[in-house]
Parts: sequence; structure tokens; C-alpha cells
Amino acid sequence: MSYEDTDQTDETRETDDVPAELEEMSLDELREEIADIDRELVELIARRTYVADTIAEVKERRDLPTTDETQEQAVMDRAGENAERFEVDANLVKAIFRLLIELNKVEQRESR
Ligand SMILES: C=C(O[C@@H]1C=C(C(=O)O)C=C[C@H]1O)C(=O)O
Repeated sequence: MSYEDTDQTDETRETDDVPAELEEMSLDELREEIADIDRELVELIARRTYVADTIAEVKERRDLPTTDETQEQAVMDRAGENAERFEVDANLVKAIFRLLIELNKVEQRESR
């Protein structure tokens, strides 16, 4: 799925690349849209970090190691699949997820 999966025909679009509703927005409106998305991204990162902190507490209680390579591979595979589904660069998305995983592990180790 991508932003192009709408019921618009090519004739109703300004160009082949950009949906008509985005074309019609002013630069300021488009930047507001970006600001909203950026806030949502940070909110999602905060949620992910919060859940990972809870996982870290469970691991500590069960005397399990911080790093779980099998789980990390599953996260990376899922990131790649989702990137393909939404037609964004899989390597870029995977690099972002590698960073998120490393941030969580640093935090998990510091809280032990
Ligand atoms: C959050 C976890 O701990 C670590 C961090 C992970 C992540 O941020 O996705 C994945 C695996 C672990 O190395 C987990 O085990 O699920």
C-alpha cells in the first residue's frame, strides 16, 4: 500500500508522482503536515521505548540477557517487509530500526 493507492485516476492528478490533495496545499500547509508527522513519529518512538523498558524489567526479573538477537532479526525483517509494502527504501528504514534497537539496548543496560 502507498499514498498512490487511492481511487484517483491519473487524469485527476497534477503529476504522476504527487497526489492532487498534496499538490493543492501551500508550502506552509505542507510544512505543517510535516510538523504533525514529526510529532507523531516522536510519540511513536516514545511509546516503543516505554514498551522496551517494560521488556527490560521482565528480563531483569527472569535473569535474561538484554540482547535478544533472534528478536532483533524479526524486528529487522518486519521493517524490511513494511518498507516494501509502503514503497520506501528498505535499507533506509532498516538503518532507522537498527538505531532504535541500539538506543533501547543502551538504555536497558544503563538501568541494570
Ligand atoms: C526490546 C527488546 O530488547 C532488545 C531490543 C530490541 C528492540 O528494540 O526491538 C529487540 C531485541 C533486544 O535485543 C526485546 O527483547 O524485545
